[in-house]
Amino acid sequence: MQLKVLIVEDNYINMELMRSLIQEAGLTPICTGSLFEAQQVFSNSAPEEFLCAVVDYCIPDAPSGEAIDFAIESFLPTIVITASQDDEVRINILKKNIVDYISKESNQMFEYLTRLLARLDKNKKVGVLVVEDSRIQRSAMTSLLRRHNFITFEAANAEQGLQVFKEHSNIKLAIIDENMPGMSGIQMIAKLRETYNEEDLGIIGISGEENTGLPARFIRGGANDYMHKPYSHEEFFCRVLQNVERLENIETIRRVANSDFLTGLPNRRHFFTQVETIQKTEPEQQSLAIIDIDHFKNINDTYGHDCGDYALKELAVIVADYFSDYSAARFGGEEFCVYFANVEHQKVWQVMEAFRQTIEQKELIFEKQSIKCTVSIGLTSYTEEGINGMLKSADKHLYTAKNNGRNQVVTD
Ligand SMILES: Nc1nc2c(ncn2[C@@H]2O[C@H](COP(=O)(O)OP(=O)(O)OP(=O)(O)O)[C@@H](O)[C@H]2O)c(=O)[nH]1
Repeated sequence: MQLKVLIVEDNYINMELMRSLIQEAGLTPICTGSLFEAQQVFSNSAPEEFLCAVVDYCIPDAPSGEAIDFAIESFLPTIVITASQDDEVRINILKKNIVDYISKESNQMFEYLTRLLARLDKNKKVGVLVVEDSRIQRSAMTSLLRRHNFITFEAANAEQGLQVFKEHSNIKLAIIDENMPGMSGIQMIAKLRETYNEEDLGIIGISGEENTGLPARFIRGGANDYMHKPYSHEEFFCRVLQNVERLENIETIRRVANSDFLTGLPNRRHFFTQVETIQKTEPEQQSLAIIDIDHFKNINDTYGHDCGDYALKELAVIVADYFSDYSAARFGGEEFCVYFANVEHQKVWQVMEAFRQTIEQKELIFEKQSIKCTVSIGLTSYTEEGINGMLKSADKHLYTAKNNGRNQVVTD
């Protein structure tokens, strides 16, 4: 179901701009020009249908933020937009349980709104742990985080915090206070960094101590950022969002570096990393198969290179599906590779033979033309010389399969 965004705004131009950026974000804008209209529309809907509300601070029938109160009381994460530069208005807005406020004077308004909307959806999968011995301060932070749809966890001391980490794998960010009974925040960070590196977990250190050396101690000790108490809501959100986005950017770079650009399958480099990790567990049985499309050059020559690309992508979908329990990759060109750990060799042979038959029977349709193709497979369970020995052995069998007429599995 496409989530809705309730807009309450009387300015037509702003409304239209927001309508289009919300649509571009894959969401459904519900546009209302007054508080009355918003109440009417909302009374016929369920809050779960909405991702959030974007509300103008001042509209004719709600000149002092009354529409914000309505949205918050309706359990909608609420983003406020305002043309007011008045500091009192800003403080007034920030007192309310809003997600954030955006000034209409900034030409970055629409860009920031797009970013916020995307975050509200993504944050639903991001866990944030707050480790703070003061219950009031802990609750204040988790309540701010919940407004942004984060999954929140709390711990009253470092030992509890480490335990929460063991139980939840979705924690991407930890906010850790320095002064707690027992282990200090910096000591806890040192412990965490033994297991989680900076690419997998963001850490923000916090403290109310007037110690100018503390931020550097936190950062040197493995934190990514530092916040001094008391902090403003704006600073809190800026730092949290920046740290979460940093991790997501790393994740994107990692994904791009590890996958084949045409098919999206893991690439050769990632395949070796995966196999290396599995081999550390000393599997009792290992097998490796190289799959090569037969006469692929003919497909390119007969139907064109685009058709060749299409065939590779279609085959990659089948490879990903067939070998989802094992490690499969596009090795380059028209070659795929699959590694099996702790699977009986006879079972591996059956899986590869079934795969060969599936491809043989598959009909690919490219620009209304029917294309058939077959694959030759070299399969080995020879493990004497590690992964390179396995590849050499499988390649030798593949060569035999090609020489024996193709469309077959050849094994040890
Ligand atoms: N469309 C497309 N073609 C590719 C890609 N990578 C490699 N190829 C083509 O794959 C073909 C491989 O040809 P060959 O190595 O002669 O092998 P083959 O025609 O499959 O014949 P056999 O392997 O002997 O059955 C070449 O024409 C390459 O240009 C790609 O990403 N896209």
